[in-house]
Amino acid sequence: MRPIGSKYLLEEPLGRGATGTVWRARQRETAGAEAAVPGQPGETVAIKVLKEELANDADIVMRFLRERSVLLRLTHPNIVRTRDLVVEGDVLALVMDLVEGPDLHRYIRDSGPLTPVAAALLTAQIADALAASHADGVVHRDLKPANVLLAEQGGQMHPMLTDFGIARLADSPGLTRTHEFVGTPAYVAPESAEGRPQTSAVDIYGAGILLYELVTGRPPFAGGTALEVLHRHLSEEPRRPSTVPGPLWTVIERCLSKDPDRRPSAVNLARGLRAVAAGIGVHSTPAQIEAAEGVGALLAPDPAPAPVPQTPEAGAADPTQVLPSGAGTAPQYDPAGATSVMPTSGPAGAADPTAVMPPVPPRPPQGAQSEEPHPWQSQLRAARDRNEQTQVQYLDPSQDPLRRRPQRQQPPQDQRPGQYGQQGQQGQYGQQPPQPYQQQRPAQQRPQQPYPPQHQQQHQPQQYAPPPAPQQYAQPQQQYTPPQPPPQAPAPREPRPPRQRSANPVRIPGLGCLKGCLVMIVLFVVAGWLVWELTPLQDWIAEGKSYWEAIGDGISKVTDWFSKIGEATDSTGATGGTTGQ
Ligand SMILES: Nc1ncnc2c1ncn2[C@@H]1O[C@H](COP(=O)(O)OP(=O)(O)OP(=O)(O)O)[C@@H](O)[C@H]1O
Repeated sequence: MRPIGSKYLLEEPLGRGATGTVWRARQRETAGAEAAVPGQPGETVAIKVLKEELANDADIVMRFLRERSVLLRLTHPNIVRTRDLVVEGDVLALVMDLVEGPDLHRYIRDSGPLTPVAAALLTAQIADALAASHADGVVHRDLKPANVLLAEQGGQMHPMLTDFGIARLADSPGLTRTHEFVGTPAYVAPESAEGRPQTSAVDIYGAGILLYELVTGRPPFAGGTALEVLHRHLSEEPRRPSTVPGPLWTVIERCLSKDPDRRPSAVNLARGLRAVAAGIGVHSTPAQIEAAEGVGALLAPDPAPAPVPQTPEAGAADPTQVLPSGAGTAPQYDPAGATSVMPTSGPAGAADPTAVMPPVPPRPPQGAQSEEPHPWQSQLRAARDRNEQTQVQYLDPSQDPLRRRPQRQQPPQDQRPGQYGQQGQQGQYGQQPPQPYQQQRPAQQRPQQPYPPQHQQQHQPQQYAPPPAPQQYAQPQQQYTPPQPPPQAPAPREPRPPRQRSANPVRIPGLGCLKGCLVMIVLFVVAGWLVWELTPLQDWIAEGKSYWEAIGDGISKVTDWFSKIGEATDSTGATGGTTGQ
C-alpha cells in the first residue's frame, strides 16, 4: 500500500481519466481541521491523484489551495462529496467519498438505454446537483455519463455527479496557455467549442446530451474525429429518434439549443423533467399528460447564469474568483471578447496546427465571430489529448501495490438491469415496459427521488437565492495573472534509427522476398529431381500407364511384398516345428 499524504493509504486503482488516477484508499488517521470530513482510521475513501504535470504546476497548486473551500463546501445528495485535499510534495490529490457502483457510461454500455421515464428522473437528479452548484457559482463543465456514479441506495440506483472542480483546475493558467476548451468533445457546448464566454448553461447543454444518450444509447453528435464532432455541435440540429416521447424531446431540444440563453436553468430543467416523467408513464393521469405536453413553459432560462471565470490573459475575471449566481449577468457574446481568450500569438500560435485544420465552419445564429482559426487549433490539440472515456495507461508496478487491474464493485446482478429500466418492451410511447422503479405504481405514489423529500425542497428555485457576494472571493485580478511562459518550441522529434535488416539472409517465401522465392525454386527443383531418380516414376511414364494404374501397380507390389514376407515367415516356422519334433 502506498501512503498518500500522511493520512491516507492507496489500496488499488479504480480507474484512470484524463486528469489523474482514482484509487480506492484507506484512512490512516483522522484528517486535520482543514478537511471537510475528518474521517475515521480504517475508513475507505476514493482518492483522485492528479497527474504529475498538474501537481508540478505552481499555478495549479495555488488554485487547488485557493479553491479548497469551494470544493469542500459543495455538498448535495447528488454530488460526490470532496472530503479533503492533499497537497504534499509532488502529490496533488482529492479525497472523495467512495461510491460503490458503476459509472453511468459503463451502466448504459452494459445494460442498454433507459426508458424515457427513468432517464428523465435520473437526469432530474443530476439537474438538482447542477442547480446546487450553480447557485454556489460552480460550473461543472465536463458533464458526461462517465462523471455520474451510480450508488446503490435501498435497492435503487442513485446518481452522483463527480469531478467537480477538476475542470476548474484544468482550466487554470498552467493548462490554458493554449486555451484548450475544457470538456469532452461529444458533450461540449457550442460556445465552449468556439472559445466564447461560457456560463452555467454549458452544463445544461451537457445534461441535454446526457439525457439524449440515456434514452438512445449514444450521444447525438458522435462519430468521426473530435473535430467533426465539434463541427456538428456548432452547425447541426439534433434529430428526434422515434422512441423519444414528444415532451421529453421538447426538454432535450431546449437543452441542446445552440443559444445558451434559450437553455433552461438547472432548477427549471429538474422541474420540467419531473413533469415529463409524471406525464409519460403508463399510469399518467390526463392532468399529468397535459402538464407534460406543456413542459416548454416550465423551461425558463436562468436570468443570471453563473459565469465561467475567464483566464487572466483574456482580461476577464479572476479565474479563482467564485462568483455567486446573482453576482452578475451572463457574459454577452462578444466577438472581440471571444477572440481575446484565444491566442493570437505565443505558444499555441507558434505550434501552428492549422495546416491540417479545415476552415472554421460558419456560425449562422451569432453571425459575427472571430476570424482567427485559434479555437480550432486549441480544440484539435485538446481533442488529441483528451480521451472521451477513461484512458488505459501504463501503471508503474511499483505504484500498484496489488498489481491488479482496476476493479470496481458492480452492484448485484439482480439489481442492475431495470433499476432505471432498460428498453425493449412496449410502453405508452411504444417503446418501454412498465417498470418497477416508477411505472408500475400510480404516479402519486411514485418516489420521484430516492433521497428524502427535504432534499427536493432544498433545491427548489427559491432555495437557490445567491449567497451574499463574499468579499473574500473578489481577489484582485493581477494577483492571479500567471507568469507568461516563454514560447516553447515543440521538442524536435528524435531521428528514427535506421531500419535493421534481419540477420537471416533468407526471408520466408511468400512475403515478397526475392531471395526466398529463389531458394524455394531451387528446393522444388532438387526435390523434383530426387523424386524422378528414386521412385519408379520413370518406369511408369515409359510404360505409358495412367496415374491410377501406376498407383494400383504400386499397391499390388507392396501387397505382394508383404505376402511374400508372410509366406517366408510361415515356412521358416514350419521347418522349425518339424525339426523340433
Ligand atoms: N468517488 C469515487 N468513487 C468510486 N469510484 C470513482 C470515484 N470517482 C471516480 N471513480 C471512478 O474512477 C474512474 C476514473 O475516474 P475519472 O474521474 O478520473 O475518470 P473520467 O471521468 O473518465 O476522466 P476525466 O473526467 O478526468 O477525463 C472512473 O471509472 C470512475 O467511475
